[in-house]
Amino acid sequence: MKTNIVLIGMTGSGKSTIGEKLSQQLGMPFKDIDLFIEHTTKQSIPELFEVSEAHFRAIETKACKKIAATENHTVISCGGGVVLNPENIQALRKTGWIVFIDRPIEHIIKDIEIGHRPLLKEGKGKLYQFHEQRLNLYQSFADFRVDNQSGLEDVLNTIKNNLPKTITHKRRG
Ligand SMILES: Nc1ncnc2c1ncn2[C@@H]1O[C@H](COP(=O)(O)OP(=O)(O)O)[C@@H](O)[C@H]1O
Ligand SMILES: O=C(O)C1=C[C@@H](OP(=O)(O)O)[C@@H](O)[C@H](O)C1
Ligand SMILES: [Mg+2]
Repeated sequence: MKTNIVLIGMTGSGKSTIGEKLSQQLGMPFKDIDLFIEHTTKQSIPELFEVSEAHFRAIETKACKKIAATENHTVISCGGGVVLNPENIQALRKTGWIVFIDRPIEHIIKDIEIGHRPLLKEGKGKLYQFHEQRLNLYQSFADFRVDNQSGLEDVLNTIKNNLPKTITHKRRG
């Protein structure tokens, strides 16, 4: 059953920040897939990318499958590239409601930290390329899309006001 809330969207769109706040507000556990990967491999995301992007992606897929299969009533924040492998989404959507956090690139460019984001080390301009490659994927995999254009509180309220019954049921009962 779909009891998890799974946040997807561009790098810097707010998935980790929103996921943590949402989990606090809903009283649900929180799992950030990147943090889970860093914890289980005992290596940072940049260190994993230093081996190769393919190395990181293989670990990411294992993490998605594991988290999707073991978590319930959990808020899960994905990395921006989770949509690149359909296996990841296939696994996550079995147990989760997929929410696309849609934030304008111009907003992301203004505040994204590139230090722990190896794909942006050549510059933030890469964001435009990723957006072009990934926008359709985010849209097609999402059960729900939320605009992150104004404030984080608006985003949190919109998600909370649209939760499917499979997620609200246990919380209330
Ligand atoms: N609506 C917003 N208003 C202000 N800052 C935002 C908003 N959405 C995201 N941010 C900021 O953008 C940055 C990137 O957010 P983060 O949660 O790390 O994104 P992601 O996990 O999607 O890469 C953070 O500094 C976060 O506070
Ligand atoms: O967009 C991407 O491909 C990536 C996004 C990152 O997560 P955030 O979306 O939290 O930045 C992280 O998974 C890795 O650096 C790759
Ligand atoms: Mg994140």
